[in-house]
Amino acid sequence: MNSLVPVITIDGPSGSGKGTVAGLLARELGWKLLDSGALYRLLAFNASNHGVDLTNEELLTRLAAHLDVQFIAAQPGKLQQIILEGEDVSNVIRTETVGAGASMVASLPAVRDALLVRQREFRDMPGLIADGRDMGTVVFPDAPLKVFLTASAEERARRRYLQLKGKGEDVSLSSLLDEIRARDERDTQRAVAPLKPAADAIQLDSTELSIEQVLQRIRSEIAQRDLI
Ligand SMILES: Nc1ncnc2c1ncn2[C@@H]1O[C@H](COP(=O)(O)OP(=O)(O)OP(=O)(O)O)[C@@H](O)[C@H]1O
Ligand SMILES: Nc1ccn([C@H]2C[C@H](O)[C@@H](COP(=O)(O)O)O2)c(=O)n1
Repeated sequence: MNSLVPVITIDGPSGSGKGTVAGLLARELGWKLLDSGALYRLLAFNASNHGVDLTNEELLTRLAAHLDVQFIAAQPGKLQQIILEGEDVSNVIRTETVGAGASMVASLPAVRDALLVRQREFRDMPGLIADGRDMGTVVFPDAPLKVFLTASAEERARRRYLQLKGKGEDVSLSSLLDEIRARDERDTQRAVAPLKPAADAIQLDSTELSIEQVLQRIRSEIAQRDLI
């Protein structure tokens, strides 16, 4: 582990705003970005494409070790692109169905082990913003700043509803709330690397905060630690 490279971890439940805040912060600081949830989503998506059952730990672990994936960093005016086996899958891996599949494969210990090294390889100068569920507890336990971002399940479902409606999808608020609760249950109750705050994480409840207010809080933590 290259402990000379600073890492800021942002963990939390689905829809709490981790990805949004991590992306904005990485751009602002000019740091690298790890969207670890995308790796679990890619695995679930790839497994379905190859007819691999989402409970088959042995085959999933082999797939995880050989995922042919490329992350193309965001550029001004262009979002990050994710290329799987030569195909741009940036959007198709974002559905709630793929998210639920990701949550299933993520409960398998050998799969998590197979993705661990891959995640640590993202640690590179001048720094890394890592977003996920176990960034502060397992993947980068030595990170100098760990944020645990939460929001009520109702607010997270409301945000997801607006996000998906904005993309023209036909969704129902109550089924999104059910899906978020089910995913919370799976992510927090699994035996290995469950979603929980690291002992040294700062906890931020964004239910009543705007994205800019969340960023302000994190900027002030960065300043207190002289990270830049
Ligand atoms: N503080 C906030 N106030 C209002 N909307 C927000 C806030 N934070 C995030 N959002 C919106 O909520 C939606 C979900 O945010 P985001 O995708 O960043 O969550 P996430 O925690 O990364 O979820 P997942 O783990 O499922 O990928 C987005 O549309 C985002 O713009
Ligand atoms: N570090 C991580 C990241 C993600 N997961 C699992 C749990 C989530 O339900 C699923 C999808 O993540 P998302 O893209 O919604 O952030 O992947 C995990 O276990 N550990």
